[in-house]
Parts: sequence; C-alpha cells; structure tokens
Amino acid sequence: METVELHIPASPWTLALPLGADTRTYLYLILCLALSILACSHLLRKPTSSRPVLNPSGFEIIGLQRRIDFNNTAGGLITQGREKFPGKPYHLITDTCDLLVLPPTFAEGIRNNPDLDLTSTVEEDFHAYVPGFEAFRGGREDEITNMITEPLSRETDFALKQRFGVSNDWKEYKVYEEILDVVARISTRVFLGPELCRNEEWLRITKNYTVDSFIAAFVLRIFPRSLRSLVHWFLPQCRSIRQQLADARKLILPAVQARRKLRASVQAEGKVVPDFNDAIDWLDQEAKGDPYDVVSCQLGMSMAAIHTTTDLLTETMQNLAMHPELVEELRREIVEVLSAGGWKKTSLYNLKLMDSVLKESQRVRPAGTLVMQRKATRTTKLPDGSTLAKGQRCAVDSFGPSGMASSEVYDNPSAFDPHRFERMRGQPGLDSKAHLVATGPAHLGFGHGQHSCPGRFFASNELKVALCHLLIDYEWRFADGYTPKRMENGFMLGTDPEARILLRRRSQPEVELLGL
Ligand code: HEM
Repeated sequence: METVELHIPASPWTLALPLGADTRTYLYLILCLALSILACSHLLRKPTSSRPVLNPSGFEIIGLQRRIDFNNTAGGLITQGREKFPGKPYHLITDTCDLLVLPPTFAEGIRNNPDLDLTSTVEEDFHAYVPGFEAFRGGREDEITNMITEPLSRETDFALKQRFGVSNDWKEYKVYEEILDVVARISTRVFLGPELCRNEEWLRITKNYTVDSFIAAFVLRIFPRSLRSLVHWFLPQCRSIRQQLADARKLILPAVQARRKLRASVQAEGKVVPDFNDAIDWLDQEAKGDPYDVVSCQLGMSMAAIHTTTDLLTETMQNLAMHPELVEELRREIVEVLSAGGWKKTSLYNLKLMDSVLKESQRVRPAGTLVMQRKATRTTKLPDGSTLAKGQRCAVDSFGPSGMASSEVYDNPSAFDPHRFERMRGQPGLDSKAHLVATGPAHLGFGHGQHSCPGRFFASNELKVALCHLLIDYEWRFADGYTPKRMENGFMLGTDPEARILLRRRSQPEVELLGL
C-alpha cells in the first residue's frame, strides 16, 4: 500500500490554507509587530531537561517554514527517534511545542497519573480561549452511554438509503465523503435526537466545523499567543468558524429549550418524564442544574466523534474490499447473531469476528502515530523514576517497542489478520485485551487510562450497526484503476479521503434488518 500526502480539505488530516489578498496585508502588519515577542518566546521554548533532543531547532525567529514542513516530516522523525533512542524518552520539537515522546512501555505507568492532563494540550493547540474555538474547551462531553441500538439501526437504514439509494446497479462513490454523511446523521440521532439528525444545515456544520477549525487553528498558530486574541478577528478562517458556531446556536438552543420546557411541564403535572435517549438529556442530567455551554459541548462531541468514526469505518470497508473472502463470513455471523438476539447491545457484543476485524483495522492503521498527549499540571514522576517538569508536554509512540506493531506481542505484526483478536477471545490473560473497546500499551487506538476515549463504547456500537446494514444490504469493491493509499499529516494517520468504490444494493439480502 502506498503512503501519500494529499491536500483535500474534506477531511481533517489534510489542511490547505486559502488566504485572500486583504488578509495577507493584515498578516504582514501583525507579523512585523510580533517579531520581537516571537524571538524571545522561541528562545524560551528550548527543552530544559537532560534527555536527548531529536531535532533541536536552533535559533529561529518564527520557524514558520519548519512548522509547515513538520506536517510532512513528523512520521520520518518519529521513526528516527524510535531507532536512535529505542525504549527511551526523547524530546521532539513539533509544530506546536516541545514534546517528550515516550515508548508504549510507559503507557501503563502514566495512564492514571492525575498530574497529566489531556484537555490543556487540546486547549493550547486549538486556542480554546478564542471565540469560535469554544468546542475545544474542556466540557461535559465525556458522559457517553450506549443505549439506543435500535433507533441507531433505523437511522442507519435511512441514512444509507439517502446516500446510496436502493438501485441494484453499480455506481461509483468517494467512500469517505458518503460515509462521513452517514456517520454525521446517525451520530446526531444520538446526540441531538430525531429532528436535528435530518436537518441539512446542522449536518453541514457538524461535518465542516472539525476541518475548518483545524485550518483556523493552524493559521492562528503562526502568531504568538499574546497576539492571537486580537488577530483572530481579522482572519477569514476564524470568522468562518465563529459563524458556524453562531449558526449552530440558532439550531440547537431552540431544541434544547423546547426539551427543557416539555420536561418541566410534564413534571409539573406529576407525570413521568419520557426517556428521550439522547445527549441533550445526558448532558443536562450530568450538569445537575449548573449552567454550561450546551452548543460548544455538542460541537465538541461531534468533533471527537464524527471524523474518527468515519475514518475507522471507511478503513474497514477498504480492508473488506481487499479481503472479499471475509464478507461471506461476516454475513453469516450477522445473520446468526441478529436472528437469535435482535437489535440488542448483547447481540453487538456477540459479533466477535466483526469486532476483531475492526480492532485489527485500527491496529494496523490507527488514527495517529502519537497518542496519550498530556501536559504536566505540576512536576511529576515518570514510570522510570525520572521527573517531568510542570508544563512539559508528553505523548506515547503507538508503534514503539511493545506497541501496536510489536513482534514481542503480535505474530506477524505487519500482516492484516482479521481473526487475530477473535482467536484471543476466551484465552486466559488475553480475553480482556481482545475486545475493540479494550485499551492497553499494545493497542492504543483509543488511548489508555483516565483520558482514554469515553466514546469508544458508543463508537463500537455505531460501527457495528453501520457494518451490519452495509454488509447485508450492499456490496462494494474498489473502482477500476483505484489503488488503496493511506495518508499522513503530522502525527495524524488517515484513510485516503479520495478512495473510490463501486457500490450497489443487494437484491436478496439474507435477512430483513429493520424487521428484527
Ligand atoms: C472510532 C472512533 C474514535 C476513535 C478512534 C477515538 C479516539 C480517541 C483517542 C485516541 C482519544 C485520546 C485518548 C487518550 O489520550 O488517552 C479520544 C478521546 C476522546 N474521545 Fe474519542 N474516539 C472515537 C470516537 C469517539 C466518539 C464517538 C466520541 C463521543 C461520542 C468520542 C469522545 C471522546 C472524548 C470526549 C475524548 C476526550 C477524553 C478526555 O478528555 O478524557 N470519541 N478519542
């Protein structure tokens, strides 16, 4: 499989920077103002620990070219770091910070360290204090449950018919674009309920905000932190995400207010409040009456959920196109399990081959080379007894020794083995590591420890429901002339957003999924 660097702004892994002429004038003006502050701040950013530095940046005024180039060089640098300092921490000067890269053997030791925080790394890299970037603020979005399998299935059926129709003729699609829409719809069904999941305006925002805010954050990072609160008002990329946030407010607030009003009136009449089974309710329940910004929580949740889930689903569909022998096996499993148990959470649990295929797809190509990004909120100890200074950032190299591609842990780790995790089921010591939602140093696809992905239980269910519908109701193969690729940008790895497939509806599915 080739690795390419693509520039398609439909996915957050690729960033193009469309700056207009008037913007450039503002940028140059403000850049002049910023030079002296930058020179000082870059001198101050040098690592102070005695650990080795892989890529010392030397003196630089802005380092803009180096930071832009970092998106293309990060993968190579991490490979160099792994070879040069095997099993040892080292500093890497990234496009945003001085990062201490740790081997996977440290993952267990740092996973629940209360002095290592994830939120502040996101807030720092994505300017959470700037209007328009509110969705990057730490919020209440981690209360995710997974109790709506049946409505999820109904919405998946609707969304797939919307995108792929019901024709039995082959038609060519850009798979990422189509699956992104399907995932946005079914995720919104759970986050905001049945009305907004079919609202085109909200679907546009929920799909675009992630990519647009990544671009805006990148542009804003050109400026020193002290100027960002001013500069952002003039940047078209920041203006665009502020507008999206304002549009989101107009759509979400009336729905939330209507829900609260209904709840209050039902309670006043002494009746039982209906269970709406969506994140409007979950967030309100968790807030227990405290004020919170429901719109940025909802956008933050979509941002964490939609492109990540789309990426894994698209990657798995492509793996199935490369291994068509698996399709019949998976269909047999679906028919057997769902015919016996219907659309229950336990049925999804029993789709063991499907779980293994998804987990193996994620093991071979996770969403990032580095995971568990953290910042020390105070001086703390690392598992090797050394000290991590307050403010120092660190992250774990997923592919380091004992990690996701390690021959100490996995037989033939470079091969895609769809049954790998299915075989581990029921084996003492291995069963707990076999499930898609299980995390550990040898599988960091959802991170590990106190900040591991709280949405993975929901994502796992959503992915399985979507795959059941896709496998039973549709068939697909790569479009003629298309060669599978994967892409890399900074620490992010992604499926090819340009991948083309031929897909058609099956005329005689083994089972009627909506009737279960
Ligand atoms: C296949 C889909 C997904 C993947 C691959 C994924 C991956 C990740 C990863 C790698 C992290 C960081 C973990 C760490 O640093 O230890 C994370 C965090 C997070 N994810 Fe996911 N995620 C997915 C789906 C979702 C969904 C569906 C939701 C919400 C419904 C969600 C919500 C979150 C939140 C809120 C955090 C931050 C947790 C914290 O701050 O402690 N994710 N995810």
